[in-house]
Amino acid sequence: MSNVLLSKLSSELADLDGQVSQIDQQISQLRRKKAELIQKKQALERKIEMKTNEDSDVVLDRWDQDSFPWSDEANQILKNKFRLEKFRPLQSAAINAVMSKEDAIVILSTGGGKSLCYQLPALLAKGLTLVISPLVSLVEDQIMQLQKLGIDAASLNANTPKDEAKRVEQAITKGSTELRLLYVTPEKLAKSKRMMNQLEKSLGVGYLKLIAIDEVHCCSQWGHDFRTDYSFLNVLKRQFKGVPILGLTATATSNVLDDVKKMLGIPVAIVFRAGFNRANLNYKVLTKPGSEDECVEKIVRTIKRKFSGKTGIIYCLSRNDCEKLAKSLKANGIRAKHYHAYMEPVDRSAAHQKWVSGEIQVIVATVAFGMGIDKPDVRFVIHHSLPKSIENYYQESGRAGRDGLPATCILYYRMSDIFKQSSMIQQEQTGIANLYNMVRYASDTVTCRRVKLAEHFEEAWEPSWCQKQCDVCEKSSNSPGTATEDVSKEAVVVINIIEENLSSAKDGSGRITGNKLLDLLSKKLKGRRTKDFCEKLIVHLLLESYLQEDFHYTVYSVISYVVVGLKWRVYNRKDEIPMTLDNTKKGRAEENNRKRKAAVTSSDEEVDVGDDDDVITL
Ligand SMILES: Nc1ncnc2c1ncn2[C@@H]1O[C@H](COP(=O)(O)OP(=O)(O)OP(=O)(O)O)[C@@H](O)[C@H]1O
Repeated sequence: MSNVLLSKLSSELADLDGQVSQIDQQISQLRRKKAELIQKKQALERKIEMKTNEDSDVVLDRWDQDSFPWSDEANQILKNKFRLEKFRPLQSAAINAVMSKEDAIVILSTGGGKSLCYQLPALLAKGLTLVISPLVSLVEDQIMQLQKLGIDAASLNANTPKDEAKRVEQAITKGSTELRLLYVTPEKLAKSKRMMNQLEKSLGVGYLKLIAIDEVHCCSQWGHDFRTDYSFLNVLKRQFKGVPILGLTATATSNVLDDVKKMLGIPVAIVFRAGFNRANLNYKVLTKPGSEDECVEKIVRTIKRKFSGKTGIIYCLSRNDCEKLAKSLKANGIRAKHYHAYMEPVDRSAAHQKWVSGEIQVIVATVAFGMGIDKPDVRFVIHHSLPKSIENYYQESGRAGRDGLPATCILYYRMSDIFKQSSMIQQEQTGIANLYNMVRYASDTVTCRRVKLAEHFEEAWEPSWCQKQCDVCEKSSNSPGTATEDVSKEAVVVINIIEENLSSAKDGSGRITGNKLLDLLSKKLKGRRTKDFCEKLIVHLLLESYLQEDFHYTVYSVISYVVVGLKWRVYNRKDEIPMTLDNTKKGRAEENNRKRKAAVTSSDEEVDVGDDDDVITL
């Protein structure tokens, strides 16, 4: 290549670098502007939510006071009964609101201390608090804790011994006992007319004081976790007039919130919402290795190097995955145990207890290991597979660091997991939309993880507030930047592969799965594009609706095929299809050099070099 040509190309490259960095600046300006607008929008929404023209801070201040008639007693109960020093954010405001007979909804992150918002008023109001909670195991845990504190609490469910059921029935209808909290599942309420009658009697004798609904987002059809039994709860406000309702959840977007209020008939409920951010959590998304053996190797290495002797949770998609991974960890000298819904209840409970006591270091679980996990010192949560929604991810990863000390949340992501998950959730009302939002989070390698979470939870957020506590921000100071490429030509190749396969077999057997598509595409683009690029491209086209999934049902399973999407049908072949890549080719080479040097020169900073974008510096 001549010097003239070389210098011409170099100057073109410099020019393009300049343009890219200008765009980066514009993006960060727009992000700042967006954050400002979201903040304004939130302030307005909260005014509307609170039916007032005051700012949410003003309303919160009003409720978060020490001057209510019950304030001294509330503080005493906090210290003497619950043995806690002071209220956490929102707790005292929520307690004051329900004690003033207002309906309220508390949105407080996992581990934020929602239970106290109804347990303390239960003692203060000297009557009965009905707690509606979705899981019997969770209820049993809470009752055990309360009884240890000398608080009379009970539950009514299918397993309740007859004597106890009789005692509870008498207590709630006569109102002359010390029973303060009665836990029931929504199913129990929906099915038992007798129970509803007794509660009416309880109201008649002035004993029923408060109704608390845990995991209240399950009322909403638009939430990630709609449960039909929650639909029955719409009768509560009508049937128990004058009894305040307190809804509690860790996650609710404004749509879900509106739906919940409407469904429960509490349109003017005061909403107390804490920020989504868990400052002590470090979020990382790492490329999941293609082979399971490699994946296990990586997890073992990470646990041994970074979390030696520290407690953790690994979430897997299936019981089979849990059992296999737990076995492999044990074979590698890590004290691990599996946990899933198909285990005998005694075995499940034993696994949980051993993990709580520290006998087991790592619990390898499905989502059955969920609500009510209250171990404060979990130092890491690893997702071996893609969760089904951002809400799920937020809650599951949120089980790390409940003590407020630093903890790490690692998500292993690769395209093939999308199809495993989508086949499982395709029949849920907003299942695919929720999953694709999760994929947007996982596959985005250029946006701060907290910015993505904030966008999802409709909160304002500045990347700089992350304090480099996510893989993207950590990387950004020395990263080669972003590049947007037009991938329309490659998209044509993808569509051709799908159509050629389909037309080659008239009986419809030419449909292809996402993984097969990836294989064929990598072969077609060999030498020009990496497999990693092909994977990113398929995911991009799926998220942008140029492709879509098509589900087929067999006796044993649901299969996801990838077909041409709606957007491709109206696509003008001259338009560009832009796709953002996390760095340029040149940049990648520099980045790899940097990593190699760092690995050689720094002996105490552990750098674990795997795939290009699979670096973990904890
Ligand atoms: N004011 C407080 N001071 C100190 N610790 C508290 C306080 N309030 C609650 N806690 C503790 O915080 C932990 C989490 O509380 P809780 O179980 O109520 O959380 P949660 O918000 O219901 O979480 P999840 O969404 O996971 O159910 C418990 O161990 C509880 O004892």
